Amino acid sequence: MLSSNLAGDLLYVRLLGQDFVVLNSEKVARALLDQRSTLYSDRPVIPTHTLFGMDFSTVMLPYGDEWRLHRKLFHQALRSESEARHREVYLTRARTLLTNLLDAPADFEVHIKSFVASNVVALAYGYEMAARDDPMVRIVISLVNLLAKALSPERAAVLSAFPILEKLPAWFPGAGFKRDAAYGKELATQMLNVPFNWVKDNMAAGNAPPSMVADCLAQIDEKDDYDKQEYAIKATAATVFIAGFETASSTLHTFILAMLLYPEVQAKAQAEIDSIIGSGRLPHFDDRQSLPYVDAILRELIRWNPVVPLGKYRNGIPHATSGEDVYEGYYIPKGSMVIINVWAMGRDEDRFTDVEEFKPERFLNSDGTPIERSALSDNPIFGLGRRICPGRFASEAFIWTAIVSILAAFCITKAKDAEGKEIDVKRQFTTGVSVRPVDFPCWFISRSNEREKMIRESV
Ligand code: HEM
Repeated sequence: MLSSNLAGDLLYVRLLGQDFVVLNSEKVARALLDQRSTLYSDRPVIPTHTLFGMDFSTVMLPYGDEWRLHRKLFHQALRSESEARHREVYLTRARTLLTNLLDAPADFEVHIKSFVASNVVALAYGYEMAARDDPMVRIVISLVNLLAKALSPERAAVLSAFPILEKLPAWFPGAGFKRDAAYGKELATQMLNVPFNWVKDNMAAGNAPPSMVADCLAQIDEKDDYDKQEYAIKATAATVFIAGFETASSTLHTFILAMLLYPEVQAKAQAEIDSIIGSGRLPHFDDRQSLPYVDAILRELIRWNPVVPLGKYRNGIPHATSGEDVYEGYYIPKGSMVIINVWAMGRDEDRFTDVEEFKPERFLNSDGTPIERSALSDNPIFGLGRRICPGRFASEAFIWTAIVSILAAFCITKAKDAEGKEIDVKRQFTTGVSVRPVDFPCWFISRSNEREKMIRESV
């Protein structure tokens, strides 16, 4: 029997023959996923991912040697100490984002996605994206869109419960997903190989820009199986896009919505930025320590509307238990799906008041200094335990760069209709396990001619 406290912190449900454990409290989640990580680091088998050729992805690998090799490669390329070497890339991409917002502000969502895509392909392959309709990025975005449409959690659950459905021919009514799956497999193969071969060709020609693939290929262990290592490098690089694109894009989209709905927060952040950078330059990384309010916005953003409310973007990829366990007298079966409910954690009323309001001040002392000492990358939004997001340092850094740059350059205001009336915008998000704001219009008004000139000159 659960104690009344624990009952709220940890829920158990059995559905279609599957055990689910939902962790609503950070304390309990850490006690299980961090402190008992050997038991809680597996992933459930999700048949739809295999059908779509996505089983190469680190996110889906079972807890074992192949996954360990992936994590070693991620650690080599994306650990916190190596984050600083990518900062110039993030800043350059942020300037392009600002230029795009100056030129075509109504397409802000497209510009945000390009910004994120350009950062993740730079990280993984050192690849410089074309300004529009880049052929490599087109492959990946087609796959990401196909997966978003096709891989619903309900479909995965039904296929797990009734595996016979996988055997239906593609022409069978309702089995159209098999056609999508075949196309998904084709795109996944291209995604694994096309950018990877581009890096190898450049390495052979001696002009490969620094990247995860180039670094890892250069460090291949000659004594170990070459093909195994090469395939792992290919798979981890392809995972970077799949895992990083939508999560980071939705976070930035949510930021724009928050600034629109909370103009007083926007104004306060802009006053802080102006007081630190003056009018003669644009912000850069060295300013971060001096901008606690901007940091508090980032913390509030992931609390207020986490883009991965149930622990992982798209379909909620939970942890799975690789053995049975007992926690505080509560039995957790082997093979349970364990879901980190970060939505509930951000609404913990022992820690937060007015939980539906966007209030960065909740993370600051009355003198404006930060209350939270823990790094943002430790936030459970990035997962917990051994499966914690390896892209957390990189994404935190490039998301911060975009936020501070946008705030320095623009006022985000409500758009007006033909009669000059403000168009109302509501806090509305897409439903499902992966969330982003429902499309809304807004205006980006340049805050200073001087900064506008600097932006144009910097690209
Ligand atoms: C706002 C941005 C991001 C958020 C909120 C986010 C969040 C997450 C979460 C919640 C998980 C699951 C962790 C767990 O199971 O405990 C995860 C896994 C993962 N993320 Fe991220 N992520 C972001 C960006 C990125 C980026 C940019 C990359 C790549 C550079 C990345 C790479 C990965 C990978 C490879 C995994 C699988 C780890 C494993 O299963 O061992 N993520 N992420």
